[in-house]
Amino acid sequence: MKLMTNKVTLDLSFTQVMGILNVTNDSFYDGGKYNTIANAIDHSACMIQAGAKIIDVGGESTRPGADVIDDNEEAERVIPVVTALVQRFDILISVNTSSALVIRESAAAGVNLINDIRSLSKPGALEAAVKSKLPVCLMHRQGEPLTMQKKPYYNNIIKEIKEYFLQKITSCEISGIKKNKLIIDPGFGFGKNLAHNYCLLARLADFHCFGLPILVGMSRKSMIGNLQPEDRLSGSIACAVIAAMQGAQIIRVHDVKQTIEALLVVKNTLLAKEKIFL
Ligand SMILES: Cn1c(SCC(=O)Nc2ccccc2)nc2c(=O)[nH]c(N)nc21
Repeated sequence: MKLMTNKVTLDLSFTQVMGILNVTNDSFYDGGKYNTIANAIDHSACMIQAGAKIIDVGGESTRPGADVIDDNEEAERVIPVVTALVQRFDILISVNTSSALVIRESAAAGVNLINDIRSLSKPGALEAAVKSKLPVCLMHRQGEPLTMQKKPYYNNIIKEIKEYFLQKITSCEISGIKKNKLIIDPGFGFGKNLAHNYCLLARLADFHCFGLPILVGMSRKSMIGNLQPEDRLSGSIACAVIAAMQGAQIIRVHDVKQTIEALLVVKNTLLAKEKIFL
């Protein structure tokens, strides 16, 4: 499986790593470390050096209960970083945004992938994504970041998220986004309690039914344990391995070096599994 973008074609026959670059000043885990361009470039260079094939630039903190920033402020944070990264690195740059303005300006700046936790549901976002001709990650979320963790409820979580993807894929195709430009993501932690998150992880392979790349983001999230985020590295690696063993094509992480090292073991295991011992 390959992902065609405006820059390179990403080989998805093995799990690829998407490195997280938060340019917010209150991002949940690395709040405010990378809010200067030089720091953003240095951190991206480290993640690329460690093997990340995508850098995900985000200006809106999606912490449960985070306050909402306006489009212009988000664009002021994100566009200069996207511009600098696009010019400097030849790997893929994705923009983590729900804003039509930021989608438009990021596309003009040469971004390669739209990563929208609201799946293009904000006004003008779908049209902006269609016009950009960029690949889009559609992520499932129940409720809004402010309220989603109150009392998430599903009658049958796998079935309901599949229905969500079907509806989103159809509306994207009707609007002119070809299916081979779509990525799907179950949205760990977005309107899911602990049991929901682990059901999704245990059944992740079910989502291959769409024939689309699966992106997952569990890195340092609370599903790993009620420690502090900086104490969730081993658990994050375990989540990455369990997802990759089920064929997840892209994993969104903070700790690129450690994840890449663990995914090499997964790659060798899956290759060995394919070998037919006569
Ligand atoms: C932008 N974005 C986010 S931000 C939330 C986060 O990292 N929280 C968090 C981070 C560290 C510690 C605790 C919580 N999660 C996803 C995801 O799962 N999939 C896709 N596609 N994009 C995503």
